[in-house]
Amino acid sequence: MAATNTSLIHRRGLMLVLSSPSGAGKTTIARGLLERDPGITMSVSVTTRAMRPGEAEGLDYYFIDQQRFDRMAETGDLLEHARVFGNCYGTPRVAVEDALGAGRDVLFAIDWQGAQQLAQNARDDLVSVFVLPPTVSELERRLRGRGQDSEEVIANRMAKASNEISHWPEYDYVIVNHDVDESIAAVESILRAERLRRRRQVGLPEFVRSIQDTL
Ligand SMILES: Nc1nc2c(ncn2[C@@H]2O[C@H](COP(=O)(O)OP(=O)(O)O)[C@@H](O)[C@H]2O)c(=O)[nH]1
Ligand SMILES: Nc1ncnc2c1ncn2[C@@H]1O[C@H](COP(=O)(O)OP(=O)(O)O)[C@@H](O)[C@H]1O
Repeated sequence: MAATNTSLIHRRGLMLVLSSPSGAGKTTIARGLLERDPGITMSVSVTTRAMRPGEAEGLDYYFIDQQRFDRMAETGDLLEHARVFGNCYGTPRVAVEDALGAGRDVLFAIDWQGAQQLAQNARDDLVSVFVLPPTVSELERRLRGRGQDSEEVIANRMAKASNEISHWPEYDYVIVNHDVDESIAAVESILRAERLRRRRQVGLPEFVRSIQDTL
């Protein structure tokens, strides 16, 4: 008769993707989740776009030039990459693989193109959440309220919002971001439930067998 042992169970890290039209609040929700949950790590993307006031290198993005971006894309250093609003964005591969390998979950704030690429390569490890704004006027108010983009940039983002939103049916979960705290709590619940999925619990058959052996 074997003693039961919960240490037989290890969890496979998951990839939690947040996408939304620009300004709907995915970065704010991501920050809130990171503060509340020590088990999840943010994937910091590389981008060729200019740094906004208040952003920090290595925290919000790694700001790199086009030549370096192209080289990373060519050599396979990016897990996924896409052109968004005329700039290039990509997810550095090594940081994600290291975190997942260590059993940590990884959070991504990326667009639908990136979510599709992750789904193609690792559907079982992916949990995707689409964040909608409550109204179009509120979306515009939030973009403006951020106070970091020119009128031209804001107009461009509003013009592209419809296309981004059209991808909502490709996501596992959809939330309407009325209240930040409620939205963070909703994503926390999703994360908590997804961590318990049977396929993510490596060693579960051995654990169950050890219980059955002692019965
Ligand atoms: N595919 C992909 N999209 C990204 C990545 N990083 C950011 N994005 C997306 O690029 C778009 C523009 O991001 P950003 O310039 O920070 O503007 P914001 O969304 O208005 O804060 C957003 O839709 C992001 O989700 C990435 O690594 N890969
Ligand atoms: N639920 C909300 N209610 C009011 N303002 C919000 C809400 N969520 C986000 N914001 C604000 O809207 C602006 C855009 O949010 P942000 O997280 O940068 O969006 P995104 O990353 O999707 O572009 C920020 O100024 C943020 O503080």
